[in-house]
Amino acid sequence: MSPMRLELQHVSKRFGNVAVLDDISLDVPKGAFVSILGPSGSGKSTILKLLTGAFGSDGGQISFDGAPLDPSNRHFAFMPQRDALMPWRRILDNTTLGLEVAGLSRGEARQKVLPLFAEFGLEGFEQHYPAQLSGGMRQRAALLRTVVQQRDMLLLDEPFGALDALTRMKMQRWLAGMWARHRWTVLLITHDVREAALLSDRVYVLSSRPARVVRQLDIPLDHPRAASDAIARCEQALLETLFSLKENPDD
Ligand SMILES: Nc1ncnc2c1ncn2[C@@H]1O[C@H](COP(=O)(O)OP(=O)(O)OP(=O)(O)O)[C@@H](O)[C@H]1O
Repeated sequence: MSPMRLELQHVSKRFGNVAVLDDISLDVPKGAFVSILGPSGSGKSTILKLLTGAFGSDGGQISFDGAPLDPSNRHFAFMPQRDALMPWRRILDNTTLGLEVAGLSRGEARQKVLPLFAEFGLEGFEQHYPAQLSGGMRQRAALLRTVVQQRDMLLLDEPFGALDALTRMKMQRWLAGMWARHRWTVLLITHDVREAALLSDRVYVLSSRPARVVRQLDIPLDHPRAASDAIARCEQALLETLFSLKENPDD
């Protein structure tokens, strides 16, 4: 069993009168791909924001490599829902941004990112602006910017949510291949049961607000995965769990 990287134990969070997270316990072993699936507005992004120190929890413990998580920690590289590329910067200069913020010169940062352009399907587009790329390419550029920071864990918040269905499926396959090669430790937020089943070693399903973990599904299949009966059974199990949830009263 791999050592535990991230552990949340009995974590709760409210915003004013609204209880968002209620007694959330989950863990992410080193080198694992773990997904969180749940209804819209259930609190999935709130979990990532607790990790990156945007705000604190109201109760429970969060630990990383066995030590309490410091709000100013630098364990995580975060990729937000939208690609968040800066339209006025060329793709090369967008991908170096995280490294430059971390203190590298632009030249040093370029030396680190340039060898990765081919693997991310971006070779030849270094000098293009984001608006000149397809949605899938922009997401790969955003992922490149995230990965190159070489943090302990990637936090991916619905990275393919804004893509059309075909591009999303291609990106899921591409990410499955990349992950099988690199074995980053990943925590992925998604609405997409297929994405969760194809990519994850473990899926946590959250209830509607206040979010609790209603199901943990471990998927001990080899990576990268293609569609199969076993994957279809996982998708079905996840869908049934989601369909059984009550809706948020204000949704
Ligand atoms: N800073 C904040 N102040 C007040 N309420 C907040 C804040 N951040 C989130 N919320 C509320 O917490 C709830 C959960 O939000 P969150 O973005 O975590 O959900 P989510 O599951 O990621 O949603 P989606 O799937 O639609 O992205 C929502 O009702 C949201 O309005």
